[in-house]
Amino acid sequence: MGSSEMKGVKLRAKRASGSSAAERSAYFARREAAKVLRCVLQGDARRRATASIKSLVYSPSVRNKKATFALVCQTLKFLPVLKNVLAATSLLSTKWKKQAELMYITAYDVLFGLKVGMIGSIEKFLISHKTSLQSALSNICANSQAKNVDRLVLDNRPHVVPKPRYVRVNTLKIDIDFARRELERIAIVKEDDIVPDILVLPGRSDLHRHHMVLDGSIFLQGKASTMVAAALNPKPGWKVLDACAAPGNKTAHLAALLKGTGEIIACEINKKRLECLKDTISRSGAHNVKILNRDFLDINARDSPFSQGSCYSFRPFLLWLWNLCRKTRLFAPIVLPRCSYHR
Ligand SMILES: C[S@@+](CC[C@H](N)C(=O)[O-])C[C@H]1O[C@@H](n2cnc3c(N)ncnc32)[C@H](O)[C@@H]1O
Repeated sequence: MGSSEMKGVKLRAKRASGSSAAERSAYFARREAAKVLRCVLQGDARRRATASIKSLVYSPSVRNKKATFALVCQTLKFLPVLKNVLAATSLLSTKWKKQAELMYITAYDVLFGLKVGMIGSIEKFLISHKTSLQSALSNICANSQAKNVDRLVLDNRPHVVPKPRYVRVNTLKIDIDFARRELERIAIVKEDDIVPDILVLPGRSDLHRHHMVLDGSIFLQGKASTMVAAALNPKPGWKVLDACAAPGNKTAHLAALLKGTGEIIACEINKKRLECLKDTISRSGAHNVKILNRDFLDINARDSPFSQGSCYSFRPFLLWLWNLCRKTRLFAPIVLPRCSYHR
């Protein structure tokens, strides 16, 4: 809403005779909520959200942030139902179509919101049709065999396909066929088409207490996380530095790919997370991981154990990157800089 439009809105609200402060505040909150809802729905339609609901609501132009936020969230929750109700009553005519978001917000308030007096033309229009809105809602409930509106809202939730559950088989302990047979007892299991040693299970499979997770035979790791060590593709005998290691999923993956050869230096700055890293490595059964509690940015590539007299085997670019990391401290989240070399 532009500033001149907003001025007009304020003027109309002031003119509304006998309106209380609460009514005026609710009137503005509905308009501010409609503006936010429009941004959210446009972002959804383009599959590219410009901002979160919170950041839209917390913009300085929104005055009644709490009420606006609540209205947007509630209207979004009820939106599929509200759309059906408005369609059944044919109230979203061309005249109001341009203000569809305000119609949704106001319809929510008329049907489910706080029972305070309402000012505004859209409000008056919808209140005058309140009985038909309510009977449309009852009919929709009856036709969907929903015993109440809450059930109807649940049934109308957009269908969200849960993300699959990815499992990395720790080949230091078991092989992929064994893991597959074990997991097929509880779910349908597929092999991943990109990353080796990864099994894919349905999204709702809860494996957190599974004995193979507890004993480190398998790791519950997101697919993106499993790609890092696979992309590095270390050859047996490599020495690899995992710069930011805890909780250690990629360190353990590296250890599996190195098949017990070579060495991994796992750096972790945070003492608490270091314990978690130690636990992961101990569960993984890897014996070639040296865990260091230190800031990897303070590491000098020429010092032992990082150099082992072979720092000149680092390619010049890596040495330059390494020094840049140390000087600028900009690269703390870098995982696995490839400071590995062939023996
Ligand atoms: C996103 S986690 C790493 C996840 C890990 N690579 C894995 O796959 O399980 C980032 C970790 O890096 C650590 N960290 C951040 N800056 C660091 C630094 N300069 N030196 C060492 N560790 C650092 C953090 O404490 C944190 O535990």
